[in-house]
Amino acid sequence: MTQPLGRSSVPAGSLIGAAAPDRTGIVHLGLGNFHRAHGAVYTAQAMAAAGGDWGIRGFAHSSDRVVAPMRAQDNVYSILQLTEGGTRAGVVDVHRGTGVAAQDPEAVVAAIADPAHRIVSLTVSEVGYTRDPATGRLALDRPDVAADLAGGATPRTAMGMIARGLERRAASGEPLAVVSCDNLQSNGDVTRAVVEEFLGEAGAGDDVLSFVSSSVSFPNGMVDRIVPKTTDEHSRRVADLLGVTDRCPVPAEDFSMWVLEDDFVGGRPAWDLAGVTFSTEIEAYEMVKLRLLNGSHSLIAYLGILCGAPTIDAAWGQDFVREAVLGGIAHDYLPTFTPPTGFDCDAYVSELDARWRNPLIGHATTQVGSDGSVKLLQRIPDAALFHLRQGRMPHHLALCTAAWLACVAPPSGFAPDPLSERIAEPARERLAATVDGAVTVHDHVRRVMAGGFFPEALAERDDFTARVAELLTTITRDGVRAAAADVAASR
Ligand SMILES: NC(=O)c1ccc[n+]([C@@H]2O[C@H](COP(=O)([O-])OP(=O)(O)OC[C@H]3O[C@@H](n4cnc5c(N)ncnc54)[C@H](O)[C@@H]3O)[C@@H](O)[C@H]2O)c1
Ligand SMILES: O=P(O)(O)OC[C@@H](O)[C@@H](O)[C@H](O)[C@H](O)CO
Repeated sequence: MTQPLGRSSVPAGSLIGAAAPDRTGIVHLGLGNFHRAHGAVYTAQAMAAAGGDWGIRGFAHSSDRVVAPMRAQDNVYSILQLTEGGTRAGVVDVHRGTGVAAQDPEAVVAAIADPAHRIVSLTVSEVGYTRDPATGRLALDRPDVAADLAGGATPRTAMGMIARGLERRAASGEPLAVVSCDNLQSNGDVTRAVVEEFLGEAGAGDDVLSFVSSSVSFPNGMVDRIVPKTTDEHSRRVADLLGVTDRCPVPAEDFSMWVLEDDFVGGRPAWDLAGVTFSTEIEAYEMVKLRLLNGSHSLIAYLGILCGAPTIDAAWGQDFVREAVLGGIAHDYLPTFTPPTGFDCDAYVSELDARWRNPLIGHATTQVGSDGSVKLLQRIPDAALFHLRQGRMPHHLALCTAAWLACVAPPSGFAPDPLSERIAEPARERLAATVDGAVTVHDHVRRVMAGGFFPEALAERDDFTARVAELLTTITRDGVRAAAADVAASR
């Protein structure tokens, strides 16, 4: 029998970084696995290096799946580092108070307004920014956004909670940084734009708008660590390694990277002493990460799902997937950006191969493939338009779009692998309504492109629509390998 993990039963020598003091300096929205293996770990290590009142008050959005077990064990949990050279476990103890935003939105608004808090960090997923896919602006027609704009004190969306919290904080005038740790291009700028738009639409006064513009910063950043979902096997491994029962461990790879703009107006932990890179070249780092890793990840996931591969390493083990992804990196992604000064893209890509191959990670293709209607916006349109405007077809990006549609909005008569039913896709019903009655695969794709799922500039490109339709036809008629072979032959 192992004893339950708690603050009094942290195994000797297992603490990662330092335990936080009781005072909290950070509010985190989106208390899920990624934050617990990334921002929380850097914060524990920064406090070990330089101290500080940087305890974290964490809120999950709507479910108590993580919060309930964390509370039962004093908000302490373990990280299980899954490396082929030997799995290790360590304990993180930096959360001082956890809650569920949907159950108590007022607590979130009050925490953001509290002058003791100097940073709000976010891992609310791409969906949490409540943006219109075609315009990138706040989605005013979404019922939850409209309700938050009308509803005042008890917002339901993350952006509404931040806006209402800042509105209240304006009275104290205390500076605050809102740092997005989600996979969005210019994630800080996007957050500022959406929050300011919310405040404008909600009729916030000039005093509030001027406080947000002068005393709230939204640093941009690039985050990178592969963190899959937790399974019972992870808890068993922790029990073996640490001799305690952890009901909510976080599995993660060894690799971890965080690059930030140093714009924390209320101060910050000594993250620089914990391995965070502070840089003025964030956009370039974001391009590297969002295109080479995340864009390729989506392609691996959808090709994998269509051939019945449940995990990223299983998909990556298929020659046709590897060839399509490496071709996509070389032909469709690398030419679209200039890497940060001195950054070795070849080394990053080699490392990606090792990371995707790691059989211990067990990253579900359906997890990576979820929310494609929102995630692909970061991964396809800008890179595709870069090539289309130069008269070149980005075949791999068209393949990724076709494979996504084959999984979540298949043309009539085509049944994708049953794995595809496990993809969480918020636009599934809207996609189904859009393609209902389509007479050909080309008509099917044309309706999606014209249906507000992609920015207008890409939707207007009939050549891209036609190429996606060709590849979707091949997937439905001859299979996904044939579509990948067509792409390999076309470049
Ligand atoms: N897991 C990774 O490998 C990884 C790596 C880099 C970046 N990220 C970023 O972190 C995000 C979360 O990943 P995770 O692995 O922690 O997932 P998770 O499922 O463990 O947690 C997701 C969190 O997002 C919140 N959330 C979900 N939908 C929301 C919404 N509509 N509004 C507000 N909050 C919402 C949930 O409460 C939950 O706390 C990703 O979407 C991505 O942007 C993840
Ligand atoms: O987290 P998402 O949902 O934005 O995308 C899924 C994966 O591509 C992503 O989580 C990667 O594992 C991660 O971005 C690696 O740093």
